[in-house]
Amino acid sequence: MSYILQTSHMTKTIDGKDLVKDVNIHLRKGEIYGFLGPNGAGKTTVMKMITNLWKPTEGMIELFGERLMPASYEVLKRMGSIIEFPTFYEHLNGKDNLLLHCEYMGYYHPKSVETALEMLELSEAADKPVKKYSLGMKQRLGIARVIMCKPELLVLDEPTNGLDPVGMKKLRDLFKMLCTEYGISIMISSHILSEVESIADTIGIIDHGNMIKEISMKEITEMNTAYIELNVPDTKRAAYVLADKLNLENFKITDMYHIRIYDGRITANDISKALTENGVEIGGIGKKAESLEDYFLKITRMEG
Ligand SMILES: Nc1ncnc2c1ncn2[C@@H]1O[C@H](COP(=O)(O)OP(=O)(O)OP(=O)(O)O)[C@@H](O)[C@H]1O
Repeated sequence: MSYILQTSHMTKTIDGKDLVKDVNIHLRKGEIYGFLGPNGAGKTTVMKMITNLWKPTEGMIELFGERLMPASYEVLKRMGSIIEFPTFYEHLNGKDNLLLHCEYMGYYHPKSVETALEMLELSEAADKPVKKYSLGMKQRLGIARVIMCKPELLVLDEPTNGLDPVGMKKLRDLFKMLCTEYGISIMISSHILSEVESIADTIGIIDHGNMIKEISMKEITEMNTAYIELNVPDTKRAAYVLADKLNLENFKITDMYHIRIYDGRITANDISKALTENGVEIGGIGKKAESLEDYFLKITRMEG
């Protein structure tokens, strides 16, 4: 299997605390990898190590088939990244910021700056100083800057931060286009599943510094886990019946009135019978299919 980015047991420890531990990532050439996790899960930490900003305490990173070392300049040149917020020379205009970056990277391609500005809808603002840009415009300028030099791999830490839903959608379309038309592989982190589910080929899920799952979107769609949803006025009492009378373990109270039961062996009928026999009122019961977001929430919160 050809992976252009692969990490093995990547760990970062600061002051005796593991920020992330044993992270194994496998990113194939030409794919979009959605790196998902709640706030504080360790996404930025992982991306800082992949982009050589931080050195792993333990483990290994392989980029384009080469082991990443502090002096791996040539391999790193093939990657573009935005970690946390992009920074600019605020007093210079957008266009000059991009020109400076081309110079710094030794990349001279006629029209690359104009094309990148056009792609990110910044042509009109090109001559304005960056300090006058909104947060979303700066985010877009950051993306223009990284795509300008046509990297083979893009590593983007929450790239849609600060954008409105329309802006987010436009970026998703742009990422998809960069991947399919230019063959650029992309790793995007997010804490919102819906932001990556429509474009990602593979999803890596991290929580509390641990990689919980790495799975293709195709597999998630095929799994489409079914569950029984129970609506009851007293979830505590109902949970007691499920655990003690029916010996069920795999269920979750999702809010004040709802419980989800993930156990294919029990029927809705058996559950309502047991609840009624034990004096638990039932507002409703039914079989449902799990959405991708439910799947994500289940594996990040349940195992926490
Ligand atoms: N320089 C640091 N020193 C010590 N702890 C840190 C440092 N940077 C981050 N952390 C801690 O490491 C953990 C992971 O943080 P990280 O920023 O990687 O998470 P994240 O998934 O990117 O979250 P967010 O989306 O909120 O940025 C957090 O508990 C954070 O407080």
